[in-house]
Amino acid sequence: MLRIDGSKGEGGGQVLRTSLALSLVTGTPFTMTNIRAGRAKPGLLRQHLTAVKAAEAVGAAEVSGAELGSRELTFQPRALAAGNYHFAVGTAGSATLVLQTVLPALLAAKEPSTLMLEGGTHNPAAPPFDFLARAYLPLLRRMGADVTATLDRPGFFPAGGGKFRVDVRPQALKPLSLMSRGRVLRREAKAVVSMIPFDVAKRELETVGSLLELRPDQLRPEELKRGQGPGNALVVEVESEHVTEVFTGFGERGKRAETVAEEVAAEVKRYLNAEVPVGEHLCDQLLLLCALARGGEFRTLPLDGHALTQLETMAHFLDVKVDVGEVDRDVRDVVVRG
Ligand SMILES: Nc1ncnc2c1ncn2[C@@H]1O[C@H](COP(=O)(O)OP(=O)(O)OP(=O)(O)O)[C@@H](O)[C@H]1O
Repeated sequence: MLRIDGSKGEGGGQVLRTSLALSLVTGTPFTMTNIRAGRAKPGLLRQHLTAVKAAEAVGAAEVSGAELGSRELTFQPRALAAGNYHFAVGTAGSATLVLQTVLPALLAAKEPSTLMLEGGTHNPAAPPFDFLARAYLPLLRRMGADVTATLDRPGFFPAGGGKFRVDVRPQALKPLSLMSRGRVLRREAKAVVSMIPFDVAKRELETVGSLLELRPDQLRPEELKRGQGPGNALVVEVESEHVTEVFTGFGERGKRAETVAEEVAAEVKRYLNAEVPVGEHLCDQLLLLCALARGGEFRTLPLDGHALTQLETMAHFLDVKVDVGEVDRDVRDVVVRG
């Protein structure tokens, strides 16, 4: 039985989710200790427990330690089962992260699957639905996978209540090559508010528009009528010839709309200035997809803690070689070989 120390690297939920995903795909059982030891509230929170339960269902797995607050888990998959699944986090915990836990396994299953996911769809420190639908899934489709996602309703922290559907047709993944971004074709900023003043959206767009030199027709305020509680997200989409990237900031109580906009604009500028196709968040998520495809190469920003943790966690389950070459101070070339 593989033994994994969950406090390694970031010491967060990613070590657990990546381990579950790769355990399912490879059929390798594991025990994890020190789950999320690097976080203020360690152990399994609702989102992580839902990911464990989802993986248990998809892999007909034998599991012990699957309880709220648990810091130790044993997971032994038996057989992958496609199907119609419904996974509800029950809080505003990220439902997109639950999806990413089981998606590799469902791509490797024999039959198509349909998933209904409920929880947070626009969470800080997790892939927002817009990123999933317009950055992550298009690349996954380019790698040969047939996966589509449809948002039913958004869910923000702290109320949750978001819902989306995902259809998966199993395919073997092909290696991806994404070494250049090409020309930037379109830039757009969308500010969404739910049950908070519309003015917040306008102020965010005004600031992000001036910092990124966007025209008025590239700024889209959106007020949700059926919002599931208060929430605000500022989403900047950059569509280039070879890739689309999505950057997101979240409003919080006590945080000025202008600050939310400045932070997102800084992230977008860093990406644009480095002239790379793959941003920081996409990087750690693409690493796993390339490892599953047994190959791939992409140009990105210097690897952050999540990407380094991803490399360390993947190495427990897969015999892939990953080279990270420094092109210049802000640019790295990642090559994955199976
Ligand atoms: N704005 C964003 N856009 C896209 N992806 C994001 C964004 N912010 C974070 N992510 C991704 O979400 C994942 C978060 O991993 P992390 O280990 O922090 O998990 P977590 O479960 O949210 O946190 P915790 O450690 O509290 O459990 C990473 O893959 C990261 O790239």
